[in-house]
Amino acid sequence: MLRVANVTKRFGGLVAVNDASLTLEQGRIVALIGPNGAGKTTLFAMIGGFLTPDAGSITFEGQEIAGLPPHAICRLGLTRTFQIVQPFAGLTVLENIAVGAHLHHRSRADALERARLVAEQVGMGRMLDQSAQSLTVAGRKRLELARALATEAKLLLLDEVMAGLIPSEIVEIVATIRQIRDSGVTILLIEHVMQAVMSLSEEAYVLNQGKMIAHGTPKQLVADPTVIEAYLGHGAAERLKGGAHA
Ligand SMILES: Nc1ncnc2c1ncn2[C@@H]1O[C@H](COP(=O)(O)OP(=O)(O)OP(=O)(O)O)[C@@H](O)[C@H]1O
Repeated sequence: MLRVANVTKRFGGLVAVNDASLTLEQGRIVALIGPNGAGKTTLFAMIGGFLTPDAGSITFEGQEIAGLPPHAICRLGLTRTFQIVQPFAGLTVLENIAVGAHLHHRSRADALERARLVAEQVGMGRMLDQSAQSLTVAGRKRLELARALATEAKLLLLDEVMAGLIPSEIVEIVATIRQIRDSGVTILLIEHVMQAVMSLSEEAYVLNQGKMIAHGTPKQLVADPTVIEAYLGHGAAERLKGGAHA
């Protein structure tokens, strides 16, 4: 469904993403993990059309999308969410979701109808008339998810939808994400909450200092010395092994 091949992005002298590749099959939930500053958000920005890669190719359902503007990519069925959620403060929950629905629905009535369906899907059915401004962090995260889904996305890129949530809210949003996948939407997610990565994703890619350093099941990756060292520093895998023997 999505193929990122040898993509590079430089900011001045800094290589934020360095020759990174990944492939995503339809119907999967795949995680993109890595320490702070690894280049995850930059990679998402390139896939979503918010940044143009300096090198490499990105194809979505066989079509080259690198360098296309976000609205064109969104129209093809690929939508991203943002780490920092900014709802339209003066609008209700329903109206906010309808903004996403307007991508494919010209009439307000159709957009609102689509928004209602999506709100139910993400568990916001009872908050439709509430002001978006009054939502809690968890509510805002759900709203962000709903707005993206309302665009009729086939592939959703979720950027840290669990950041700032308490454990019970994480359990709820994990269930919602699983339901979204079961409804036919493929998901690529950036996530620091490892418990969620472990329970949600069938495979994960690890980015470190711009380079894709590992790919496998989450279980394989947490035992991979290269991954452990990326998070905890050089020699950490060996030290942990020593600790385990002690
Ligand atoms: N617009 C920009 N201009 C200059 N440098 C940038 C820009 N955006 C990101 N960077 C730098 O690129 C590197 C990768 O940042 P990025 O935000 O992609 O990492 P990340 O893996 O998403 O990090 P986090 O987990 O902390 O969100 C960092 O060193 C960051 O400071």
